[in-house]
Parts: sequence; structure tokens; C-alpha cells
Amino acid sequence: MKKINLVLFGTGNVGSKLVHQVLQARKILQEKEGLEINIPVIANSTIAFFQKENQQPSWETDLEKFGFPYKLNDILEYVRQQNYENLIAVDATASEEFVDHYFSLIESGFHIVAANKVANTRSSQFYLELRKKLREHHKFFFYETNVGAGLPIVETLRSFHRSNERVTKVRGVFSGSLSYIFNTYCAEEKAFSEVLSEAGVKGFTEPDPRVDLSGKDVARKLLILGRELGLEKEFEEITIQDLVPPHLNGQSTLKNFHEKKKDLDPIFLKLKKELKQDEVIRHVGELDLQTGILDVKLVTEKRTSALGSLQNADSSFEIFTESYGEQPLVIKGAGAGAAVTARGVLTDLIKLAEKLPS
Ligand SMILES: NC(=O)c1ccc[n+]([C@@H]2O[C@H](COP(=O)([O-])OP(=O)(O)OC[C@H]3O[C@@H](n4cnc5c(N)ncnc54)[C@H](O)[C@@H]3O)[C@@H](O)[C@H]2O)c1
Ligand SMILES: N[C@@H](CCO)C(=O)O
Repeated sequence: MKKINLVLFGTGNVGSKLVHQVLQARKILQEKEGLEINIPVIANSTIAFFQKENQQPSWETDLEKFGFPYKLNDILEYVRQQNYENLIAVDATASEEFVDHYFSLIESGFHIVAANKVANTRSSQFYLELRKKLREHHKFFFYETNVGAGLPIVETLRSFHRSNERVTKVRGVFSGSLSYIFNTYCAEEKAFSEVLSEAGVKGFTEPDPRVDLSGKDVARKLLILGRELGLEKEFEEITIQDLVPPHLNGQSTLKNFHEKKKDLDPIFLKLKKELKQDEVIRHVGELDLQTGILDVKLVTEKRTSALGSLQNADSSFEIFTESYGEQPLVIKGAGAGAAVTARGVLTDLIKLAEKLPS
């Protein structure tokens, strides 16, 4: 039986769903894949819970009851003492700071699976140094859920790139949360702030929804895909339409944003009123590999068009390549949500495990 040992960082929407899915799939993975997944450490931003044996269904209560404040070194020391094999750090945070730990984790023997997009969207220098560090320590880094949640976008583009298929453009609705927000807002008579709150409750938005509304989350996705295809770009080079008014932006607190989010209502109501009857608002990203332009913006679409008819939190990625010609390959489906994202992380874990020794 091959064993992998996870240290899970982040127990929010994605992290907690992942533990549930691992517990549910544990028996079948052992029987069918010959794979045992253990989660000896579960941590969030404040506390960590250490458990030598298999994770129990009571893990959430255990974390609350027995978890204690920790430093990364406590975890590194613990896994060293326990001599765990096939260690994988799962980054289910949205944290900029946590990414600073990646190098220490790799040096301490961890592979990394990340839903967090930050590591892939820092400077090109960081991007390359991280990959150098991984190579030096023979470690793997999987991050399919960085783009399109559980949809196979990164893998598809990487396969095209490896087989020398020239990708010319990727266009579509890259954000599951903004898809939900504009699909709902254009279809229902609700205030924009109300729809935004709903999207948060359903676990579609980033912990700070301004990361979505500012276009930053989609810009990150464009950069991740661009870099996957060999494009050398920095985040600052992306053209982004920011939907957050200056008085609510990152300079003010998240609490202030939530208190004042009704200020968004007249802005979006004006946009809605300007639409023709057969039009809707959509939030699109476009990665043009021929011009090197990465663009994030709101557009109006015909209700009946491919993007105009999207539902719920669906994303849609139109991938234009040399062989596919005028008709793009389209990958469409839920682009946000805890269940699909956690399943994507679990799939990454299984793929990574295939590369590891028994
Ligand atoms: N929710 C989705 O649909 C979705 C889809 C694809 C990718 N993602 C990505 O998954 C990640 C998690 O999203 P979420 O919706 O679960 O967020 P969330 O806010 O529900 O959970 C974040 C968790 O990270 C923990 N955390 C924050 N900083 C930490 C640190 N320094 N160390 C350890 N833990 C820390 C928090 O305590 C919390 O438990 C984000 O990076 C997001 O972009 C989310
Ligand atoms: N806010 C993100 C969640 C997935 O990263 C999105 O809408 O796509």
C-alpha cells in the first residue's frame, strides 16, 4: 500500500470539504488505487491539530478542542520526528504570507498541492526560483485548481504546449464567482450587493470578494495560463478593469467594504439599465498569445451567445489553437465552489501520489 501524508493548511470552504472527501474516499482509494491518504496535521491561520493515526470524522471538533497556536517550525519538527514518508503540503489558503513558507516546506521534504494562486503569480523571478528549488529537491508542485476550480484547464494547456500545439488565444469567463454574480444580477431583480453576499455565502467568492471584483483573481488566472504556455509576463502588465470604487478598495478594511457594499448598487444598476433587452453583462478574461496582451474586463453579450447563456457559477474557457482553427476547444462547467475545487485538489493528490514511491 502506498501512503501519502498530508499537512493541510486552510480549513475554510475548500480545505474542510477536502478532508470530508478524503475521509469518504479513503476505503475505495485503498482498495482500487492501493493508496492510503493520511492527514496527520490540519492547520488554519491560528491553530493546528496533530494526529498520529488516521484522521477521524470528528476532525473539526478535534481541531477546535485540541488545536493550539503554532509556528511552521512546530509542524516541520513534528513531521521530522514522526519520520513521515511522502509528505505533501496542501495550500488551501488564499494567503500571500503562507507562500513565503514554500521554500522551507520544500527543503523539509514536502511536495506541494495548492488551490492558492499566489505562488504562481508573484514575480517571474520568484516563479523560476520556486521551480529551481523544486527540481533541486526532487519535489512536485500541482495546482490544477488555480484556474477553473475542478475543470482541467492547466493540464489541457500544458499538454498542448508540451506537444508543440500552438495556442493562440484563451478567452472566456474565468471567474466562477463573477459568473454567478453577473448571471444572477442580470436575470433577477436583486440589488448587486445582495447578489454579492449570496455568492459569498455559497462559497464562490475569494475570502475578500474585492479580489474578485477588482479583476485581480481573473488576472492571476490569465498570468498562470500564460506562464504555463511560456509567456514571460508580470502581473503589472495585465490590463484590468477594476470594479471596486476607490473608497472601498484594498486601502480600506474588508469590514468597511462589507458595511458599505450597498455603494456598489447604483453603479451596477446604471450598467444594467443601459443594456438592450437581449443583452447581459459578463466578466471576461482574454489571453492573446500572439500580441502578448492579457485583458480583464466587463462586456455586454447577447443573451443567446455562448457566454451570455452561462448559468450559475459556470466558467467557460475557449481555447484557440493552430489545429483547432476557427472553432475553439471549449471547456465549460462550475468554475467555483467548495466541492468541485476540493475534488480537483484530491485529483491532484492522486496524480502526485502516482509519481511517488510505495
Ligand atoms: N472557493 C472556491 O470556489 C475556490 C476555487 C478554486 C480555488 N480556490 C482557492 O482556494 C483557496 C481557499 O479558498 P476558500 O474559499 O476555501 O477560502 P476560505 O476563506 O474559506 O478559507 C481559507 C482558510 O485558510 C486559512 N488560512 C489563512 N491564512 C493562513 C495561513 N497563513 N496559514 C494557514 N492557514 C491559513 C484560514 O484560516 C481559512 O481556514 C483560495 O486560495 C482560493 O483562491 C477557491
Ligand atoms: N473566486 C474564484 C474562486 C476560484 O478560484 C473564482 O471565481 O473563480
